[in-house]
Amino acid sequence: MKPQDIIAGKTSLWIFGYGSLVWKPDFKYKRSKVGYIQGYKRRFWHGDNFHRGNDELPGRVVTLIEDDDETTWGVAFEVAGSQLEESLKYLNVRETVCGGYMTKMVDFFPEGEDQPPVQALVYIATSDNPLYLGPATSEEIGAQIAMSRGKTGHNLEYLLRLAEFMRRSCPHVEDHHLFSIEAAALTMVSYLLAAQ
Ligand SMILES: N[C@@H](CCC(=O)N[C@@H](CS)C(=O)NCC(=O)O)C(=O)O
Repeated sequence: MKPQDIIAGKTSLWIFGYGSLVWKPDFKYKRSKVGYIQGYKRRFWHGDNFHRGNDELPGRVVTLIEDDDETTWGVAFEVAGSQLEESLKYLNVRETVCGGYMTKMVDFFPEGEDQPPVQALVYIATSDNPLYLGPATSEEIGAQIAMSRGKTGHNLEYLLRLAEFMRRSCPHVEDHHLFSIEAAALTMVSYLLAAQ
């Protein structure tokens, strides 16, 4: 969906972030809420040859994989009025043009609110995306992240800031995939430092 199609007739829109958006939205928004979406799991299975990697050594960033038994926690940002067009144009470049993500509408459940879910826009990279890398062991993913860097920064920062967000804002969530990759990446960093 093009940005103009997404905002057609809307005066406000919720945008759900589950990767770098949770700690670096970098767009204007009215308010944000921690919460979750159902039917998806977050996996470091998407490649990144721009922000956190390059063509020779792509970084690993997160995407969402459909799984009816899973939920993914993150942050939803409400953009309204004049923020709408500007935010979506920015995200279209950052997420779709540079990152290969496509857009989808999902139900977002704000934490602690016994309210019906709200519709939210989410950026997902599917397996038919040329940058998609797919499953690997935590050790393989951790090692790749420990050695990748792109135009926006090191892939390790991307991983550690997401882990920090989950510990701080979603302490009740045990995200084994995320934390096992974090442990593997930090172990690899210690080996690389010891080898110097
Ligand atoms: N769509 C996910 C993932 C977003 C994401 O990590 N996108 C990458 C593009 S490959 C990005 O914005 N990277 C910026 C950065 O690494 O600082 C989210 O909602 O957070």
